[in-house]
Amino acid sequence: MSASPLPADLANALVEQLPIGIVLASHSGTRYVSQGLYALLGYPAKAGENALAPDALVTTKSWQRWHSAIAQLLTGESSAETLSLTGITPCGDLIELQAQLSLLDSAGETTVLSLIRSLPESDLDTQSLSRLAFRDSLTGLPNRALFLDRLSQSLRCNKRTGGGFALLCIDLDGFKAINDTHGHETGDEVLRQFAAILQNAIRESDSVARLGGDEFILILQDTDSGKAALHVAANIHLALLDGLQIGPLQLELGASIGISAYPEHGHDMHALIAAADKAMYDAKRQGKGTSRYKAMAEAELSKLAPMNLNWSADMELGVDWIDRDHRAMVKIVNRLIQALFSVEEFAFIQSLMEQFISTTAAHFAREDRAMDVLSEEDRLRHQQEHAQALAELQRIRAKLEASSLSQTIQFLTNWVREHIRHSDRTLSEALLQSAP
Ligand SMILES: Nc1nc2c(ncn2[C@@H]2O[C@H](COP(=O)(O)OP(=O)(O)OP(=O)(O)O)[C@@H](O)[C@H]2O)c(=O)[nH]1
Repeated sequence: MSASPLPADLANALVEQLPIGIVLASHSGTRYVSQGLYALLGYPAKAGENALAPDALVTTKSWQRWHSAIAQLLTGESSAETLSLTGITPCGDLIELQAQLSLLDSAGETTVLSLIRSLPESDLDTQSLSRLAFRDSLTGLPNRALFLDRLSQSLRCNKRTGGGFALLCIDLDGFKAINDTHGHETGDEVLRQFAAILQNAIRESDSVARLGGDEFILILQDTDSGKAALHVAANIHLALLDGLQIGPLQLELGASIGISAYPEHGHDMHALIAAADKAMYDAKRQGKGTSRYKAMAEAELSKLAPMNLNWSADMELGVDWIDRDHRAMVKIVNRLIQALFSVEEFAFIQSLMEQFISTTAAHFAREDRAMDVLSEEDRLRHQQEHAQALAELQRIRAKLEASSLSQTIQFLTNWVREHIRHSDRTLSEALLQSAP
């Protein structure tokens, strides 16, 4: 039987389904990347124009070796080559690949064919070694080396596509005290749980890494403005608001976040990291637990008057559950005060306000059930105060976007102080007197 050439559409379909990666490159750059390469690395079907280029699918070092081997074949310095490459999966895991490069003459243009396959099982030891070199052993997150590689890839990709991305530099607040008070093992578990919070806060195409100690960094892809980055930062703050449960311990944990964006705040790795780092230190200095989008001028920072609702001894009323409720309310007001001094997303401020209202409503409901100890007159007055306060808080929430945040906070601060010092003092005293 004489062999006739495969029809072009059948050949295309076959090539796309082969369980190996095929890349064609010529003097004019990469001409073709097969679906097989994306499938090897675990990417969903490539999305036309948006598909990642080969240099974003392997580590920077691998790309440098691959690129120069292609150049040598194109200039005739060699005619075939076998290379080891390290591929990157969408989750940031590294896979060892082998590429066989050879020359093709396609339609009169010299072309380099790279056939790429994953290494056989017997080479898995090398894979786990390279995984160790790029992973933080405590959290399993990418380490500084892999982060720098990803950042350099993001820069290359976005320079080519004209897109933008953001860096979030994150440092835990008061982490040393957790180690000192509860021990290093508890500290380690805090770091692991925080790593999981960060992983939950980002999309598959984003990256998270632990730089060392209590310092983490995120790369968020496809961010046209700081808005998406602020949204992710707000979600991290929200996830921390309830504290962490480490065995029997309930620990409070805050983080300071600095954000920089490409291309607004720099065109190279150094400038972008420095801007996010400076913004993070500014967030720390202004009171911790906040986010800051790019660095702020010193003069601007010094204008921010320190202000918060300090929990003082005279706010303790002696009834455990009432004091606990009040502390929770004070904590949310302080979080709103921090939000005032940083560039937080409105949605985050709104969710803090919702949380303040539901915490206050739950506190009122508990007090309503304990008011038997009051005289009829005091009970009516206290219940009326609750109804008025809830109506006022709902009114503030409804017009939150249009109002001045500083005035809203001033109102909440004064109201919480008055509430604790007057009406709840009377109720607490009556409860303490009636206690057996
Ligand atoms: N448990 C644990 N602790 C670590 C690890 N690596 C670093 N540390 C500790 O993390 C702490 C980090 O120090 P700082 O950043 O100054 O601590 P901080 O209390 O968060 O300070 P602020 O950022 O100013 O709030 C140090 O006490 C280190 O010993 C680790 O892998 N596990």
